[in-house]
Amino acid sequence: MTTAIAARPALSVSRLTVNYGLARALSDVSFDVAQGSCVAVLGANGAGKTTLARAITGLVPLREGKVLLDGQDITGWATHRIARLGVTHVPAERMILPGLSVLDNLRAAMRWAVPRNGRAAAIERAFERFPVLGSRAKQLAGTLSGGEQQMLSLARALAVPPKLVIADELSHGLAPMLVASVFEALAQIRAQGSTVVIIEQFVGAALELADEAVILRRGELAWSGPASVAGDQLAANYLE
Ligand SMILES: Nc1ncnc2c1ncn2[C@@H]1O[C@H](COP(=O)(O)OP(=O)(O)OP(=O)(O)O)[C@@H](O)[C@H]1O
Repeated sequence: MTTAIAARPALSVSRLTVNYGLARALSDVSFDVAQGSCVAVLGANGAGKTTLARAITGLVPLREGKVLLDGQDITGWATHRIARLGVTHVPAERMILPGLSVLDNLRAAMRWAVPRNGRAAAIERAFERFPVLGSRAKQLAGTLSGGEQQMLSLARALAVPPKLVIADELSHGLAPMLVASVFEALAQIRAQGSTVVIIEQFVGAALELADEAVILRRGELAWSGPASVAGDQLAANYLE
């Protein structure tokens, strides 16, 4: 007989509390994310979703609480150390090098983490994932449209498969076709074993991809549970 051993969560946050000055933005938020799964973090404007992402990645100091990655306590670590563990935070703001071509942007993202002989294949994968970039490989990144720049930013973040990717409102301002590409890319990266935390206003698409959902309301955890039933919880918890 085999005994089921509960796998250690990829990410575990407990009692996270964050203040901006005197204002409390997150209060006592706890949840786990299983290895290789996808959790959707939902909530109205100002509910604390981005603050949660920033707290996990060390961009804002915690007032209280703990963050464990694969069981390792990373509370209070600097962002670059957390990034080195394979945690990628992709904010909606674009992280590209505008003076370089699309191709060179991807090369630069891989420079430290992908061995020289693996880069051509990795770039090919990126272009398969985002065909819109493949057709503009030589174009300067700064001359891409806003949506294309967002795609490039995501392609750069996924060029080296992350252990944990936090996708923060990536669909913001994108045309529906590009939104579909974003979700498709996140589904692929998860199929390859990455754990995904998806922060979204595009609730329907996020819940389709996610296994679990977390709903924040005014900085507090209002509800958490299976994504399949989260839709019913939203109306109540989006009310201010
Ligand atoms: N740097 C800051 N200084 C002061 N208050 C902040 C700061 N950043 C965020 N806040 C406040 O903290 C609260 C949570 O903001 P946060 O950006 O985490 O919300 P959100 O759920 O991501 O919202 P949205 O969906 O509108 O992006 C808000 O009331 C916001 O005004």
